[in-house]
Amino acid sequence: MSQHGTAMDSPTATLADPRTADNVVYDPTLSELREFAREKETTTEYGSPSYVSEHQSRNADLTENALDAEFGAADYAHVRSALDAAADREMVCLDRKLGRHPENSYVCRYYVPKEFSRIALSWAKLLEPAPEDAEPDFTTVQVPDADEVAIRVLPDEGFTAVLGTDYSGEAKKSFLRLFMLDAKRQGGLGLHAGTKRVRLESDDGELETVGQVFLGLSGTGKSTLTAHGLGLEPPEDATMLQDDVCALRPDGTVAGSEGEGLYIKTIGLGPDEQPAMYEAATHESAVLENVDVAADGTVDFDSDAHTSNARGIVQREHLPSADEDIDLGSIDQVFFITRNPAMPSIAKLSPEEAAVAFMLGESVQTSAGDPDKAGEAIRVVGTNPFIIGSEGEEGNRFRDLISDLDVEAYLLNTGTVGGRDIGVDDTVTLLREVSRGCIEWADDATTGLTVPDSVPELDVSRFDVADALDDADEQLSDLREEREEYLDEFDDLDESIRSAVY
Ligand SMILES: Nc1ncnc2c1ncn2[C@@H]1O[C@H](COP(=O)(O)OP(=O)(O)O)[C@@H](O)[C@H]1O
Ligand SMILES: C=C(OP(=O)(O)O)C(=O)O
Repeated sequence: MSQHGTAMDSPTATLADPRTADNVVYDPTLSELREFAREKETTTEYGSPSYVSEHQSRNADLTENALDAEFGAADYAHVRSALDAAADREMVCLDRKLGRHPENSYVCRYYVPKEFSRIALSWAKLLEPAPEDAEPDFTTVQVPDADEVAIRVLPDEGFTAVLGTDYSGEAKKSFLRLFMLDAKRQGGLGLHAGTKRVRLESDDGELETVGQVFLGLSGTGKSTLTAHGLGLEPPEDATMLQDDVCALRPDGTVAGSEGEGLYIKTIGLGPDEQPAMYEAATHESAVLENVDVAADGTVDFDSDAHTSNARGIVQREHLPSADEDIDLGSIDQVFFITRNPAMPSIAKLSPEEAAVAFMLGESVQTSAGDPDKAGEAIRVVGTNPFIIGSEGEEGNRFRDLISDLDVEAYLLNTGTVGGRDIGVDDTVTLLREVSRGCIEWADDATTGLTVPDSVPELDVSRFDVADALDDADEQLSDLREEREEYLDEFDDLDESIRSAVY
């Protein structure tokens, strides 16, 4: 710490080389990590390890970064205590590679006390091996048994201290947060979004690619829709490239982040609704966290005995819907998933309206988020709780990018219109026909949005907002007012976006 007690030398420079440090087991194998964590494992009926953690979700409210908050002595003391642990305690340290695109690829170094090797195991299974002898771009030190919960991010140093929590999502997101910031610094934008590549046969028999990006809050259908094959028959297909975080580049490429695994929610996972995900989660290569697993290894994905935020790390190679690629060559369409019952099943958005959708990041809380708040309206800019820097500027950047790149933008309601349920099959039909460009659009006087007039193989009139809601005009006018007030919070947001509120 400096003499003023408010700054510090580059934290990573103070860390010893983990390859030679006496207190560090450097780059252990996955089986060694599992062995180190043996005592905490319940082996499932599939042969995979399962663990229960003390903290079972992220501590967003105890997370601060040094660009958006002015760090004081207490913040630097947290950083220092993480560094001290890395220097003194018996640690494991691993390097992994985040992202494959040459401009969006980072060596990530993770330290955790050896007794918490299970967290390192989960994290390591998400990412690809790092090139040998590479120096880290980002470093995280996690000390789960620290007295106080605190996550402190030094973005310019690429350093994160995770204290007092043993949730492995904190390790994962510590690196993704910095991945997204760097995408923004390169003139693009980091997105909390899934990507999908759809290949369709054109009239002349050529295969044409449609690149899709899905943004949506937890539990609204991002994974379901990103991974769905859309009922296409070969040579046509639809595959998932990335399910959580990606980098939209100014040239329209969407760079993926996690090359090896997915951190999925497992509550209610079953072979009928999500066969591909179920197959991957019941493979011996998966790691289960906070899933109800009996002493004899019997797994109950329906039980929320530990938490409804039960998780699994599943391997892409065992997930039939996952493509080998994680980078999408070009973004053609972006979808904002919502569950607002006053919104149509799908609407086509102008770039300004798309930026409004981005800023609203609007949905209804599902039980996969905070079970106590299920049903309440929630708004998170970009559906991304990991933004560093001005949120309004992200909205402006988003509008500029999709306008420059000529991206089609859509709002997708995966809940109900009024009380009328929009099923997975309905949404999949809409997605398939949007990909093919086979939907006829018309202006809707009630919502002011551009909605389908006709969709092949779907009676879309069922989702007419005016028809489905008793008091559509009143509800929409209240909603608009509420949204306007919310957008007023963002000083940096362009007026043209503010006035495109729907
Ligand atoms: N129209 C719909 N589109 C997508 N998912 C839907 C729809 N209707 C119901 N669902 C259900 O909602 C849940 C969405 O979960 P998931 O895809 O894991 O969400 P996320 O990835 O956004 O956290 C799934 O159980 C899915 O079956
Ligand atoms: C790891 C997390 O992110 P996500 O829900 O996007 O998987 C989390 O928020 O706990």
